[in-house]
Amino acid sequence: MAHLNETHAPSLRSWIDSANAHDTDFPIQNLPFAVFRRDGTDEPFRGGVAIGDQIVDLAALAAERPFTGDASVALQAAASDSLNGLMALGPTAWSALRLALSKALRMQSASRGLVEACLVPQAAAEFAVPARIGDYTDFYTSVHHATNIGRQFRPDQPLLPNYKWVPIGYHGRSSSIGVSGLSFPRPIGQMMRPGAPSPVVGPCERLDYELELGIFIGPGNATGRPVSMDEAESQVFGLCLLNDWSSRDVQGWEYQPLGPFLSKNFATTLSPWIVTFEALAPFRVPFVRPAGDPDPLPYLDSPANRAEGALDIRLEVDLQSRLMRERGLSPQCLTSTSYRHAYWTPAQLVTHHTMNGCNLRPGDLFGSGTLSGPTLQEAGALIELTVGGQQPLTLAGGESRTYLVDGDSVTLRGWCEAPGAVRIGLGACIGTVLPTTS
Ligand SMILES: O=C(O)/C=C/C(=O)CC(=O)CC(=O)O
Ligand SMILES: [Ca+2]
Ligand SMILES: [Mg+2]
Repeated sequence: MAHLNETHAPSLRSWIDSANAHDTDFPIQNLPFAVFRRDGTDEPFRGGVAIGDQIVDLAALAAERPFTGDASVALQAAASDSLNGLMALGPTAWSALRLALSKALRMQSASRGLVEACLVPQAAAEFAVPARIGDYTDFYTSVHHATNIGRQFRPDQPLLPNYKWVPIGYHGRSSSIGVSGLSFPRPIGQMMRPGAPSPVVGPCERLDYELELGIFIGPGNATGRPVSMDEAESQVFGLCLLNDWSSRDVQGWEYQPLGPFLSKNFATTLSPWIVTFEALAPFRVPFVRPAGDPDPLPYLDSPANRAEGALDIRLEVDLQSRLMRERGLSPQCLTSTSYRHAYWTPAQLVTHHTMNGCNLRPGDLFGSGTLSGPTLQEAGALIELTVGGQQPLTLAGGESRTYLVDGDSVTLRGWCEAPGAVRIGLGACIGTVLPTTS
């Protein structure tokens, strides 16, 4: 595979023992970025890289000026309280920093002593949203999600005829994007109950999650300068987990004709770690469309995209209710799927978003859209799993669920495995629903 280099070598091991455990999300082949500080302090937030159960504090490391050239410039940028500066630098600088960190963290590294002084245990850290997100666009890249949810909202025509030709998205809101671990109150909204003569206002009754990936944009493009498929991946800094919490009752009433509005802008949760696109290279897979579906239009097509434009990122959703927590019951897995089923690749999303000259800026965020796989067990939202609330799920401990109940915690997880590669993970994205505040 063209994108593999020495930082992906399965034989690499770190002098940090926890990074060599077979089930760690953060082996030396991963090296994802976050913004963090020591929990409970008023230290400044700064960039960090995960290695095993530790964080390399990039501000502390940058103060030692251990690297030269592009790696040094990238390290100084990553020391800041947001990763926008690092994202702006582009793939050559990202790769140089990754290689320098990989060398510093390997067995027999000459800089072990220096890096050891910059470690903070992950268990002692709190995280921030890793970039100042100027604009957030949520896509709709799972044809299975589009079909399943379409059945609820538009039984006559679940999959609209544009779906297979144009990547559909809506402009989301960045102000309410938070980082894993946050709780949020059940939103209030305006809803039209079935058969009612007029809408009601009150706490949302059909609160849902959406299993998504977040895609952070790198250098961006000038207004009026579309990004071609050949250039598109150099715009992708990395991926994280994203939960697009959704009020289905508000959505069903408000979404026509301009799309979701208040049903989706009250909370969006990200996992703290951004796994770089470079780290994901061993997990690329061919982009394939079901037989009989149209090929993408030429501006959304390229040989490289066909060969390896998709990513096999395994994804899981766990739910734990308040009762389950109180009884010591573990979170229950509701869904397992993979990003490989997506109908559009990250490169196609970048190219489509910029085809009209729209400019992307460093730190902009795309949501992949809800990532449902082909079977119902792979559905990325409760509206699909419970068939619009008609078929409740039974939780461990006997509770039944159609939509989320106050006290429910939802955890998204992601990881990658492939023959001949070391497993890497995206960590977790956790959020908890609180009662409505009045
Ligand atoms: O089919 C619809 O009308 C809307 C679907 C969505 O929930 C929008 C959305 O957030 C896109 C997605 O997550 O795939
Ligand atoms: Ca969504
Ligand atoms: Mg949202």
